[in-house]
Amino acid sequence: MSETALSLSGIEKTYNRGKTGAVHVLSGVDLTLKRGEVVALVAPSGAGKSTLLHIAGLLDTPDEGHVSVAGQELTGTGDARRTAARRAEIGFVYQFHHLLPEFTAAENIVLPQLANGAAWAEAEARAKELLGTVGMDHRADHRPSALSGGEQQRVAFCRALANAPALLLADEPTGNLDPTTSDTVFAALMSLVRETGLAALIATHNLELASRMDRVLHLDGGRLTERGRSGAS
Ligand SMILES: Nc1ncnc2c1ncn2[C@@H]1O[C@H](COP(=O)(O)OP(=O)(O)OP(=O)(O)O)[C@@H](O)[C@H]1O
Repeated sequence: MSETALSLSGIEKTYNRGKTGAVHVLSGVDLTLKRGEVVALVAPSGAGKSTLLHIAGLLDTPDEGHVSVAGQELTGTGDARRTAARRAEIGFVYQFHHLLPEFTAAENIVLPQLANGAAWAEAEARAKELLGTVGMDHRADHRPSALSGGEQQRVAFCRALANAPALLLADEPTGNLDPTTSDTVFAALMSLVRETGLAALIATHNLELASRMDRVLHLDGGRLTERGRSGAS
């Protein structure tokens, strides 16, 4: 098992916006995330945070540079390999939970495992174990509409980790929650990360939350910097 969950090197990305010209969003971005690390990504609006998360998550491709996930070099590979790597090695969490409303909390965590080839009983046992880690075992049979915002988000974390990925990418995962709930949800996320040993890259505008992570990266002017360090790797 590779200790490096994500490696980005020399990433360049420019969008061509027709008459308004090109916008150079990422400029020579290097980033290495090791398993067990929780890293904050802080960026002003429009700085390219989503672009970076999409490239790291194999949803978009850079113009230049290399992307490797869990030790697999994925630069220039076809869609099938990228989709397989994404399904097995990457979990996503967004500001809104996007749980399927017609399924229970446990079923929402079972479904991605079935898509990845697991048997129902095995998938259900893992769903319950993950829910237990975030203090939600008593809510396993509730539908999302019967859960609070913080509870829904804790289920979304469990779903993202259902297939035991190497990497979790989160975009403002507590951005929609009040400060107390945000703290509970963040603590749950940290428990899951510590329990599973994955790497997490968490975009946030909350500087207090960022300061509690292992490292804080700033994205601005197309470049990634780490406070007190000259590069981001
Ligand atoms: N498909 C696209 N075509 C053209 N320009 C784009 C495209 N996607 C993003 N951009 C531009 O690239 C820049 C970075 O966008 P991105 O969505 O990555 O920013 P962001 O940091 O996630 O912003 P926010 O925090 O406001 O969501 C912005 O100027 C945006 O307008």
